[in-house]
Amino acid sequence: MPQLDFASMAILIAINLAAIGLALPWAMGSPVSPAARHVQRYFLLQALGWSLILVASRIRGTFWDPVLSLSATCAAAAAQWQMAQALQCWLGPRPLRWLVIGLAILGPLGFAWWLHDIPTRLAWYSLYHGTSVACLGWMCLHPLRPVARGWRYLMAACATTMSLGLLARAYLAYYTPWLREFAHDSAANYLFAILAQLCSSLALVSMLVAWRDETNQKLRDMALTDQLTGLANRHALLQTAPRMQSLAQRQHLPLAVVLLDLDHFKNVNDQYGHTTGDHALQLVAKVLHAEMRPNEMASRWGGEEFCLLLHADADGVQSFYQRFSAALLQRAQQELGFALHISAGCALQTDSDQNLDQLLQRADTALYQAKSQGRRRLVFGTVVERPQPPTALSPAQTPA
Ligand SMILES: Nc1nc2c(ncn2[C@@H]2O[C@H](COP(=O)(O)OP(=O)(O)OP(=O)(O)O)[C@@H](O)[C@H]2O)c(=O)[nH]1
Repeated sequence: MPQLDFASMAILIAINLAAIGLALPWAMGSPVSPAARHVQRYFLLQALGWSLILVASRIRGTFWDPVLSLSATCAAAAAQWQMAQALQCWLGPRPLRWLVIGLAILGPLGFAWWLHDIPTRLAWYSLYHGTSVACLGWMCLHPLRPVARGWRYLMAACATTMSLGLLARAYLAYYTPWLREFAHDSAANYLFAILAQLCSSLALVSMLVAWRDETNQKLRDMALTDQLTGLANRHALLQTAPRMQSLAQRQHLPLAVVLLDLDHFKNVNDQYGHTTGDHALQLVAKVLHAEMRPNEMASRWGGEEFCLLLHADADGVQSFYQRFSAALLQRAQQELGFALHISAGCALQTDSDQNLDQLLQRADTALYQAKSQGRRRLVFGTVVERPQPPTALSPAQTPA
C-alpha cells in the first residue's frame, strides 16, 4: 500500500489553502468587506508559505534553499498580520495586534540571522509563530463590539491548539534530534501537518460565521439608519424611545421629545437643486452630532423633519435650540453659501404624560404652532388637561 509522506501532505495542505483563498470571495458574493479581504489574503499567504517551504526542502544545500525558506517565513508572518487585521475589523481595536505585527517583522529577521543553522531557525520559527498564533487566539476574547461568542471561541480554541503544537515543535527542534528538518518524514511532522490542516479547516468555519454575522449586522444597521444623513431613522427611534423613557424615569432625568423642521426647505431645492438640498440635510445631521450629548438620540423623521430625544428640561431644550440653530446658520452660510433656519416643537415627559404617541403628538402640534407663528422659533407643547373622573360622593352628599 503506498504511504503518504510529509511532502504529499504538505502539497495537499497548500492546495487546500489556496483553493479556499480563491473560492472565498466567489462563494460569499460581492461586495467583499475589508475583513473578508484580509481573511482571503491570510489563506493565500498560508498556501504560499507551505508551497515555498516544501520546494525549499526539496533543494536543500542549493543557493535557493535559504532564499525560499526565508520567503516562506515572510509569507507565514504576513498571513498572521492579515488575520490580526481581520480580527480588528470584526472586534474593534485590538492592542495585541501590535505584538503580532512586531513578531511578523522580528520573526523573519531572526530566521535570516540563523538561516544556516537549520535546527535553531526551525526552533525560532516555531517559537515566534506559536506566540503570534496565541496572540490571535487571545484577540478573539473580550470584543469591544457585541459580537457572537461561537465563532470567537472556536477560533480561540484553534489558535491555542496550533500555538501549543508550534511551541512543542520549537522544543523538539532545539532540544531533541527528532525534528531536524521542516519536511522530514517524522511522526512529529506528520502530527503537526494534521494539526495544521484541522485547525485551518475549523478556522475557516469560524471565519465564515464571522463573515455572515458581519453581513447580518450591516443589514440590521441599514434597516435602522437613514442612508442620506447617517442618522437613525424613524423605526430606530421608535425602538429606542421606550428604553430611554424608562431610563429617564429610573434615574430621574428629564426627557424631551423635540421635532425640528427646516423652514422653507422647498425653496432650497427649487433655488439650488436637489443635490444641494441633500447636502443641507447632511449638514443638519453633522450639526446635531456636534451639539448633542452621546446619551441622546437624533433621527431623521422624514423629509426635512428630525426627531430628537434629549435629556433636558425646558431651559435645557431652549438653550440647545439656540445653540443648534446658531451653529446651523453659521455652518450653512460657510459651507452651502445660504442661510438655513429651523422651527421646533417640544414636548416634555412628565409623571402624568409618558405615552410616546402622546408626546409625539404634542411636539407635532407645537411644531405646527411654531410654523404658523412665523417660523425660526421653538414652541413647547402644553399638556392637555384631561377631565378628572367624578369623585365618589361622601355619605353626607348622597341625595336622600
Ligand atoms: N433634497 C431633498 N429634499 C427633500 C428630501 N426629502 C424631502 N425633501 C423636500 O423637502 C421639501 C418640503 O417641503 P414643504 O413640506 O413644503 O416644507 P417647507 O418648504 O420646508 O416649508 P415649511 O416646512 O412650511 O417651512 C419638499 O420640497 C421635498 O421635496 C430629501 O431627501 N432631499
